[in-house]
Amino acid sequence: MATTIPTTLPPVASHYPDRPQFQGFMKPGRVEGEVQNLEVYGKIPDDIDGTFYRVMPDPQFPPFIQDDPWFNGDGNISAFRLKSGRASFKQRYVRTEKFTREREAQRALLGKYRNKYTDAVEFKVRTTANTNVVHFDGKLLALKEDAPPYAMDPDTLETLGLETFDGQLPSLTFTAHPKFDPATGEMICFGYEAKGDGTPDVCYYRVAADGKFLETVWLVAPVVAMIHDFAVTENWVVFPMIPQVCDLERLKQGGEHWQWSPETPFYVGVLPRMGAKASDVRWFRHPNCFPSHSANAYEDATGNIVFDFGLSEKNVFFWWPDAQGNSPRPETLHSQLTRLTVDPRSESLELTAANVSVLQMGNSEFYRVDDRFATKPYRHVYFDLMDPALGTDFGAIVPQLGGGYPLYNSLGHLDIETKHTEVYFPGRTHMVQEPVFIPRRGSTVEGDGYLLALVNNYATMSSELHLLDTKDFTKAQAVIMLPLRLRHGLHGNWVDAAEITK
Ligand SMILES: C=Cc1ccc(O)c(OC)c1
Ligand SMILES: [Fe+2]
Repeated sequence: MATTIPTTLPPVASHYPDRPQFQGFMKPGRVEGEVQNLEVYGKIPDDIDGTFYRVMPDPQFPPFIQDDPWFNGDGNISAFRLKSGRASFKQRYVRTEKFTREREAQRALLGKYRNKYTDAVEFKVRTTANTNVVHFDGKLLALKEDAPPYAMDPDTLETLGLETFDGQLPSLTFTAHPKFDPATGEMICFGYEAKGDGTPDVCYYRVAADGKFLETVWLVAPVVAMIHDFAVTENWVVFPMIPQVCDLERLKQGGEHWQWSPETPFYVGVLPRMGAKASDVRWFRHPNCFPSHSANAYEDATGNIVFDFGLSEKNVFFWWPDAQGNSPRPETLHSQLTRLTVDPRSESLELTAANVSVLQMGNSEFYRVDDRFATKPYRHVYFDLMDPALGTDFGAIVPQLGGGYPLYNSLGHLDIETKHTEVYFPGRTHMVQEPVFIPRRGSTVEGDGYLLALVNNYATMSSELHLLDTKDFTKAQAVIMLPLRLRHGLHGNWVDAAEITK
């Protein structure tokens, strides 16, 4: 790519900023390469044959924005291949336009998180592709909600390029949390700020398993706010809006993309999943709060939408304060697995305490289900949990923590039917990242299988994979050692070997 680098560029340091989000466990690792035959303590069951893909923000160069939030690093994809009781590891950066041009220039060129007015050069697409990685139609898609996906080869992790679905993609943006219909493989997606920064337009689209676009519906949201995750049932889609709002004028003045808005309600958009018109969308309103990740959603016998997700009273993205600069202290944040029940035909658009119930009281995040039950009635949910009573050695961890969030010391499993929670505690100097569920080969029973999660060990300052059998949740079947430290990441998915070869 031919790049013209202006002669005057903002100065950059030759090391990362002395800020928590760049230090300790959060010091960028920037490794590309592979390690065969990772050390295994315990046993990886023989029936496991597939790859766990995940992504972390991992800034290739020190930024010229001193307090850049950790959400703004280049997407670096890890692939853990588990087969015949062995594990191997590969890692490669997504070759985004940003990554490639910065590599060529040998320095940071991109400015603030989602603010193009702060860039040192003009980018066509400025995404970092750092939030999720999914497998679709034979490719990996590296996702961030500000741009189209980047496609990658699932085996080599080579970047194939920006994915426009042969020109069918109608939106400038693509969610980091597409949903998949377990029966048909259909991918259900949306983009917000879909006509560019500061636009209230939301573009909803469904893509058949073979990559053909089935329908597109353009909506207008009541505010320009973050729609990070969403939910799908057999007949409905649900758009929870985080009351973090965007203002184009603030962007032009070099400000933050997001500002916490205590006066904005928690809007919940509800749209028929198939055959909707723009005017069919209904924006329900609930008093201000912070919806985090979705667990699952379905319709009950009366046709109500049942939507399970994390809910916090306070602003989880504390690094984007309100207009007065107020933010909660991170250690006071508490998200709970919450059930919102909405009658999509109700006359009133007001949601009250009667629509909401807490499913799990603990401080939790990164909910996962047995994806064969996505969009359907389900019973089992897995998540990261923070329970200080479990015995974490905070004195050892805190100096190396880097940023203070997210901070979960255990994995939980809630049986929604019995209301019982089981907990796996990985160790006193450990914190967990998002788990993935792996079905047991040959079993169709919901939740029968394994849970796999990347774990940060602050005593060794390296990473480990912990593998649990859901029949024996409280102990690890295998602990797989990595000879390096992988920074805190966001999301990933398990891809069975049979899916890759088909
Ligand atoms: C958890 C969410 C989240 C939301 C927006 C982002 O840009 C992001 O980047 C890593 C992460
Ligand atoms: Fe997310």
